[in-house]
Amino acid sequence: SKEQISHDEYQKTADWLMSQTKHRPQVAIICGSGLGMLADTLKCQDSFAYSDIPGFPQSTVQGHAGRLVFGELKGKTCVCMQGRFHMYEGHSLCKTTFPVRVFKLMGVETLIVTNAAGSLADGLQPGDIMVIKDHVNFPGLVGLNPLCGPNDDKFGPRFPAMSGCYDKGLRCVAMEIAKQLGVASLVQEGVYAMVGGPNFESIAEARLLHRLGVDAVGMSTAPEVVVATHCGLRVFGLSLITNKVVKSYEDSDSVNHEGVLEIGRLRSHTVQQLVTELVSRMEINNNNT
Ligand SMILES: Nc1nc2ncn(CCNC(CO)CO)c2c(=O)[nH]1
Repeated sequence: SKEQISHDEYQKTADWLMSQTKHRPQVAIICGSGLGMLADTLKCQDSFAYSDIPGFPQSTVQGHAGRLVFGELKGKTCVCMQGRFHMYEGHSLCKTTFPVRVFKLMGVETLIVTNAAGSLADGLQPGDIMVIKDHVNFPGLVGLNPLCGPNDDKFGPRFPAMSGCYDKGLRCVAMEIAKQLGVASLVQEGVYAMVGGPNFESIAEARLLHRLGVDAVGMSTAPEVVVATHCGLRVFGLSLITNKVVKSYEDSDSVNHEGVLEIGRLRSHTVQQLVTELVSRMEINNNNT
């Protein structure tokens, strides 16, 4: 049976965090594999190990630190997840997306998700950055969905729409920033597909995804975006392309996590600049004054 998390449990964690920090974040940033150093740039930091936060699951993946960092980024109060939770770790989907609803209860209005992904599109090379235009949530399509079970009407509707869940305005600003940062050649929009993992895809699976028009593939992000959209958060997502997905039976090389982290280290500064600039240009409604 699907694990249920009560509204009170989300509220209890939000209340605990609000008792531990004076920061009231407007933007939440989920840092993907090897991209956690963005949190280190926050000013006036308050940070907590996931293990100290009531109700938080534990990160178990190399490249995912396991700390929640509050602070200021370009004048905006942010909360960063250094390390996210993946379905392949064995967490239930309501556990992997638990932080998103906690952020909502703390007053967050915008969620930025970053991840490492493999490229299926010919024009997307390792080291490129894909601004997520839309996603294909394979686990969700077969019922592995964090919204399954009784709907919590305090968060959102029973049947939430997902069309346009990656905010067009923020995507336009991100493309503008890429031009101004001089990295326009590295940045393009595309469709992200979530697969369950932890194994990387077979060649037949990679070819299927490519045929379906998917540009990049990963093992995260879609559940968080579904939950964020359900509770009315504005969402921006980007994938750091860490490798080409193997699509040919003649191709001998294969992907491994070390290679994923290596590109993360190489390009993380550019991802950091892009996200930082995006946050600085965000219109924030100060309705949580
Ligand atoms: N072919 C392929 N290449 C990839 N590079 C990064 N990821 C995202 C998954 N990242 C995992 C393993 O690195 C850690 O969360 C993938 C993927 O799912 N498939």
